[in-house]
Amino acid sequence: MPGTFEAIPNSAKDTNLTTSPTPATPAVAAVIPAAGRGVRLGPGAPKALRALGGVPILVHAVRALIQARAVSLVVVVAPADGVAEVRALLDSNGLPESKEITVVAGGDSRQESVRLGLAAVPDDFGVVLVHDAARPLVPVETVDAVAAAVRAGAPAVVPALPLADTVKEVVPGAAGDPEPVVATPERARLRAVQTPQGFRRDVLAEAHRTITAEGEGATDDAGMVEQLGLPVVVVPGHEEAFKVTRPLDLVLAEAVLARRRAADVY
Ligand SMILES: Nc1ccn([C@@H]2O[C@H](COP(=O)(O)OP(=O)(O)OP(=O)(O)O)[C@@H](O)[C@H]2O)c(=O)n1
Ligand SMILES: C[C@](O)(CO)[C@H](O)COP(=O)(O)O
Repeated sequence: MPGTFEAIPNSAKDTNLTTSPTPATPAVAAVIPAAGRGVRLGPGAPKALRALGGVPILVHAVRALIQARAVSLVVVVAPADGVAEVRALLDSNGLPESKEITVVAGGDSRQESVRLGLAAVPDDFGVVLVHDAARPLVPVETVDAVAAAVRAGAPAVVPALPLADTVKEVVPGAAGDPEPVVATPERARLRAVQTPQGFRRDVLAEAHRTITAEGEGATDDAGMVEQLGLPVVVVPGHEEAFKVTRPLDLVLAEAVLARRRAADVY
């Protein structure tokens, strides 16, 4: 893939970014935002700490990133009042000790949590992957593919899948009210975006330094890079990298995990 990515366009030249290519094999760190409450999953512990197959969702996500050969550091962003609890969970759940795991406190939005996690990545890491704790079953092949694409020269890489449903753009209304349809985007051009999203470290840092968002903040790091005017590319995602958001997602995750364990591939 080297050489297939566009150069950084003019609009990026007012930033702190360089246009030099990434070194041949820059070190890769993973930031795992895990500080959300999981409101859509329903009452209970913070989502990342809830059990999936008897193990906290977060532990599955950390394990998936640790298994990726390219990743040599994992930074977990814990709920601000849960750093010690998360540290203890990670230490007691049999994760391989071959790779360093740092735990830092998160913020009020996903965007803020990622920014705080990135701040804990030492300067000598040239590539950063950002992976939702809420995607515990991402296959290691997906992690490796994203890391490889960034190492090959892409400033920003997202795994994504084509959509199964047709999508309508609407004028949002109150819950339950009919909503007027504005447009039906051509489905073949749409992708549902997953994580880990991979970035040249300076690109992600610049995005988090300059892009501010109201309310819940940006829901997607790659979208912030797009706002900088930098190219973002999509690589194939994976059905099992789905996000545990609502109760039915947890049912599906339990089924996928049970199948993996029965096949002894976990
Ligand atoms: N302040 C926040 C909010 C979210 N996240 C993390 O961002 C990821 C994706 O967010 P989402 O699935 O929306 O998780 P929650 O915010 O926990 O869910 P909800 O919106 O239902 O409360 C999750 O791993 C979550 O822990 C975070 O680190 N800090
Ligand atoms: C980053 C993400 O997982 C890509 O699909 C998603 O945007 C996170 O959104 P959420 O609202 O925080 O779940």
